[in-house]
Amino acid sequence: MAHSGHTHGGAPQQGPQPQPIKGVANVIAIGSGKGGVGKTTLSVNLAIALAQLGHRVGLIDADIYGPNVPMMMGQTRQPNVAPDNRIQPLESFGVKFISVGLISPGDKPLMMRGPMLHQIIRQFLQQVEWGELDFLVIDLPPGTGDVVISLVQTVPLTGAVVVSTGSGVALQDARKALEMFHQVHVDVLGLVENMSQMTLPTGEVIDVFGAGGTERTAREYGLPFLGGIDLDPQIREGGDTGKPVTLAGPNSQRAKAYFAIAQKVADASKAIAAKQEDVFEIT
Ligand SMILES: Nc1ncnc2c1ncn2[C@@H]1O[C@H](COP(=O)(O)OP(=O)(O)OP(=O)(O)O)[C@@H](O)[C@H]1O
Repeated sequence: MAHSGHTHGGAPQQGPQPQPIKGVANVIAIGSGKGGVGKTTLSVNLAIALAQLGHRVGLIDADIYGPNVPMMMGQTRQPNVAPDNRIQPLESFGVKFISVGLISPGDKPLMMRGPMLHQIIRQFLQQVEWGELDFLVIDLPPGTGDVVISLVQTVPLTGAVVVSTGSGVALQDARKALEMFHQVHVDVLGLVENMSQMTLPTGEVIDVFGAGGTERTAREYGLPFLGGIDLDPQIREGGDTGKPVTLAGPNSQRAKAYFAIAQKVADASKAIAAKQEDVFEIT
């Protein structure tokens, strides 16, 4: 494959180039167009599944509007900050994590303007003692906006995962998220459909939000469909009690779908890394 320059491709960038975080191999952003579709639930369960598959994993909660990662990871204490301003991430279930919710715990909203937000995103990436990580998963706020811009200006992303329900309105907003990642030259590793269908205690399966819509959208965009997650009260309970369902391991029926998605994300990241190595060898 011919390659003319020394960049990773994409449009020429202005200002400082994003710098990789030392020791961190892959940075994966989890986005959605619409709020409340299960982005945080996916981020947390994906991080735990990757850790259970033997990877070293970190998780950044950058959802400034609803920083729910600490509750779902079962720890809400403030992180320790060393005298040299390095921040110690919290750790649950083998996953290191940090959250905007830990800066302003409790019920107060975190109200921030662009520059402060940019500063926090940079701190979370560069000032936290992540150590060696195979994956750093980032739970984005819903929608399109400042956090993503700060992120792509600070570090090169391996790729993004977009989560949606199958409903028309959620998919309409998911398309905007896909367009946003395209504009900032972030590869979308694939789409996930959350709350696809529900199995009643009688065994009857009902379609709640229009199962199949996300897969059709993925096909429309020529992107991989990474899988669907059932609407399942135990998944909600796992989040609310700080015991996500993936803790039950890859053989658990209700965690299976998360593990399959984690494996696909790991495989896609590996393929991207191999492609980049090729480029470096040629240039
Ligand atoms: N598959 C599922 N089955 C049952 N409940 C779910 C499922 N996925 C998410 N939920 C629940 O739906 C609610 C919203 O999920 P979550 O907080 O993950 O959404 P979100 O997209 O991150 O929201 P936002 O970004 O707007 O804060 C939570 O109570 C969560 O426990």
